[in-house]
Amino acid sequence: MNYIKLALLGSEGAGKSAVLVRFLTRRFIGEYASNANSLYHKRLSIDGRQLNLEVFDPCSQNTEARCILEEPVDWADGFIVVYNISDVTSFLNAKNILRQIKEARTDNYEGEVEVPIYLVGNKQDLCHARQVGEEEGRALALENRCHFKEVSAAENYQEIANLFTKLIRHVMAQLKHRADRRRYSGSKSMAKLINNVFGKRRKSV
Ligand SMILES: Nc1nc2c(ncn2[C@@H]2O[C@H](COP(=O)(O)OP(=O)(O)OP(=O)(O)O)[C@@H](O)[C@H]2O)c(=O)[nH]1
Repeated sequence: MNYIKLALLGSEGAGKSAVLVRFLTRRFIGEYASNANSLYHKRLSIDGRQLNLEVFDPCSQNTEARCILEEPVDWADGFIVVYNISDVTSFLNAKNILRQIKEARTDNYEGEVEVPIYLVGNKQDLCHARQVGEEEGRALALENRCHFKEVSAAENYQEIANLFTKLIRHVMAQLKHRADRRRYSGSKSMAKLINNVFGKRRKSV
């Protein structure tokens, strides 16, 4: 069984819970309790593999909002950063969140650690009140090497399901890559050890 942990981040009211609830239940509920952090669990199957998905939806209305990134940024295997296309402040905040994720996930010794991220411009149904162009969203995603999609949690299930699936696939590939690297460096150091011990002996025979 694969365990995948995702975190949704974004400004208050950007629609994080709406996006997540759409994915989990296929429904748009409209109003969501938003005074507590929530951790959702879902079992699903992708490409024939059973997955245990955990999604962290932090509350951004209390004081914890200020340290919103501290916990999920280390905990999560992948991120969905949500902004509201009719609210430019939420877009600037998303930009800030992407920068913070990068800073937190950069290993000082080994360089940047690639972490799968989806930048999501929500409330596409409010395009008459649009304050952020689709191209601006795409450019920000490109700059930060993440996926990008504009969606409407209010109107569309399929696009949201697709983006979760794509992100989960990317996370699975990333986790496998990291495990392979660990295994490879483990076997390399074992080979070195064997060589150190037996290599020297062989010389003296
Ligand atoms: N028109 C429209 N409204 C939406 C959409 N998604 C969410 N909303 C509305 O936006 C408001 C905020 O949505 P939430 O999902 O609670 O936003 P959030 O980011 O989880 O907010 P916090 O929990 O306060 O951080 C609610 O009134 C939703 O009904 C959308 O796609 N279109």
